[in-house]
Amino acid sequence: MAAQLIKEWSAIHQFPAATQEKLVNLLAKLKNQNVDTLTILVMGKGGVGKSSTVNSIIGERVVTVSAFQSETPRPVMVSRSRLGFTLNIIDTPGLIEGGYVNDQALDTIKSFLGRFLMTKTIDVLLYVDRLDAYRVDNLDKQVVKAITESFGKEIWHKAMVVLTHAQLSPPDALSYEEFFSKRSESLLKCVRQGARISKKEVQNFAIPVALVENSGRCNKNEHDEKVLPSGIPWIPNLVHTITDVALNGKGGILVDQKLIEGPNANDRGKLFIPLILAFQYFFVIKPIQKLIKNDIAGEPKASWA
Ligand SMILES: Nc1nc2c(ncn2[C@@H]2O[C@H](COP(=O)(O)OP(=O)(O)OP(=O)(O)O)[C@@H](O)[C@H]2O)c(=O)[nH]1
Repeated sequence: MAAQLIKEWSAIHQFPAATQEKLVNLLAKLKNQNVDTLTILVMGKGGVGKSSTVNSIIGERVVTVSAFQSETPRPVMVSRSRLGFTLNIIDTPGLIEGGYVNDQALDTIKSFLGRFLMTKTIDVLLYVDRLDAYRVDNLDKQVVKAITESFGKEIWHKAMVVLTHAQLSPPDALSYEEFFSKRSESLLKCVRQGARISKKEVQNFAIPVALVENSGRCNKNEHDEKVLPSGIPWIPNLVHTITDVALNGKGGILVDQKLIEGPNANDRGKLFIPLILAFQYFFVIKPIQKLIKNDIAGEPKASWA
């Protein structure tokens, strides 16, 4: 990274003036707290809007977006600098493939981090999913579990949930607020279960939720800012929440040898191998040996013996 020339974040000027002003204020807030680099890791299932969200934050099409499974090699890191501040966003491949958690994708993400961010920190995790989904299932829990096993439970101290497709009309006569609260609560519950965050720990793992509408058809306010159905301009709101997570007093996730080589999803269960072998020896092999011995001892000797 040190030798790499980081592009100026010129696309910030593409945002309406009101959004630009809020973003510049947020960067100033970070700099006031001596934070001059922010590294954001974006993860989630495939097709949920990870790449689109990266493009929306940067303000230009820096990563390819596809309605179908993306062919673009990822992870990819987009870095931009502005007024002495550096923003790094890492877009990653979808974590579900063929109905299973894509463990290989997690390994690829970790080795990518090892190559480009050694000794640096991940300051914020954007865990992306869609608002317009009506239930969470076991696969959602498995994804969270796999992230937790790969990066440690601490990653959820630096996490926020991002819900895309936020411009929707809720079904079943639910109000937008009711729908949002039901959807975010069920997803947060799933995150807590997958990450094994106990009831006692919930306060310590406050995971904020932000809404995103990446579509070009997103409604706008009188200042030309893209707004949520509530009227809130969502880009400054998202960056505001990112800033809150970055400054939440919990340390970032250090990218070091331990993280890169640490237990990963592929190694699940390997730790139990010695235990299983010991169990087999004492409770299967030994008793069989004893039975055979007893059997031999109890057998009447042949007259010729
Ligand atoms: N309406 C709407 N469409 C979205 C939104 N976010 C993404 N999309 C669309 O959803 C599709 C998938 O978006 P991507 O950004 O490629 O999703 P991804 O999570 O990066 O997908 P993978 O590459 O499969 O990992 C594209 O057709 C996007 O245009 C959103 O907020 N609203």
